Amino acid sequence: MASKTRSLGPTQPVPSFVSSKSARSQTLSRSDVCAKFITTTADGRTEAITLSIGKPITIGRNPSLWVQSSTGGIIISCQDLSTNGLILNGHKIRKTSVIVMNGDTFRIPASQTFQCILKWRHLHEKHEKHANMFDSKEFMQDLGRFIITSHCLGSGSYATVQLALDTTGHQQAACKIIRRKEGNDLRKEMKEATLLMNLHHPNINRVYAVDLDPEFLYIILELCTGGDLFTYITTHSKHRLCEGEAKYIMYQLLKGLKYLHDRMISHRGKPENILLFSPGPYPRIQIADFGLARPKAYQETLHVCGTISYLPPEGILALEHKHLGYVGMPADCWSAGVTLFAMLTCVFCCICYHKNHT
Ligand SMILES: Nc1ncnc2c1ncn2[C@@H]1O[C@H](COP(=O)(O)OP(=O)(O)OP(=O)(O)O)[C@@H](O)[C@H]1O
Repeated sequence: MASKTRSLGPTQPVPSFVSSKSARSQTLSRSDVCAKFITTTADGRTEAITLSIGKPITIGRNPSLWVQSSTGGIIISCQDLSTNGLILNGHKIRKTSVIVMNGDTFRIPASQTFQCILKWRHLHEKHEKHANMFDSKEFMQDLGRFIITSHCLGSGSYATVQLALDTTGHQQAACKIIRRKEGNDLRKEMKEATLLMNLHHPNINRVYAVDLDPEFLYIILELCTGGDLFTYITTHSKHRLCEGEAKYIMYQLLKGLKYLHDRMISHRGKPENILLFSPGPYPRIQIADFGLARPKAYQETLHVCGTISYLPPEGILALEHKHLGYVGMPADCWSAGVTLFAMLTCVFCCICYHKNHT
């Protein structure tokens, strides 16, 4: 765990929150061009390589470019598979995956330089300002060793997640920004961060640092550049995963859940909260979003939460009968089973819950 970052001054700009509903209504089709990568050839001509959702491309000496459309917009990531690495905005990256923003340039050593022009800027950038990787002039917010950029990676009901840069570790990160409510108990607000800070597992999204100011709580997380599992399944060319890939993802999911359950923590998540560490087939996955996670999860709870489609029968019963409870850890196993079903069939159970008509 990194040392605690310094607090922000109240006068610093803060991001406006994006409604997940409005982001969801802007759906792109698989053939839509999301970005162009412009390069100048040896004879002085400019050429553009176009990139659309679900059709990754490999250019030059092996950097692969991927696009995922997620509920919060589009992520364009570049995965370096080469032996020499590539230069992103003047900084060398090697054997890793980074998120590419509008105006970024990347150079393949002894080959071409490409500039990224995003086609759907409103889906990439929810805010006016744009920040280049490691370009300190254009940062949006300074949080100790981290710079929070204006690039929105996604948003949910409670938080907006922005791309962040770790200026000492020279890597990208994700910053989850949660609006604080007046009069809220600080211990309650810090629940997700506190839970995550003590977890260290390759299949669990890691926390680097936590900070707060009077308005926001900031959780700096390990960056996942491959989007979420729900998007991965629904945009898959075969509309479902093959058994081998589903098995590999399920194995990692169960390993992560076992780690949590050994510590008596339940996640109460769904495929949208399972992130792909980097893009591509047979991805490494990470369990993320611990907003609904619960410690002492062997105890029955009367407080039902989570998405109904992933709740076990006893959870749905508990919704209707307030005196009934359910236990978090078996509920995680049930929702992992629903996730496996979704991976193999691309069918997402949609249960409409109406009080008095279950
Ligand atoms: N570590 C990460 N790396 C990359 N993107 C991330 C990361 N964490 C979150 N995101 C993106 O941000 C989105 C919102 O994050 P998250 O689900 O944690 O917010 P939330 O408000 O708690 O969501 P919910 O509505 O499910 O409670 C995710 O769906 C994902 O697209």
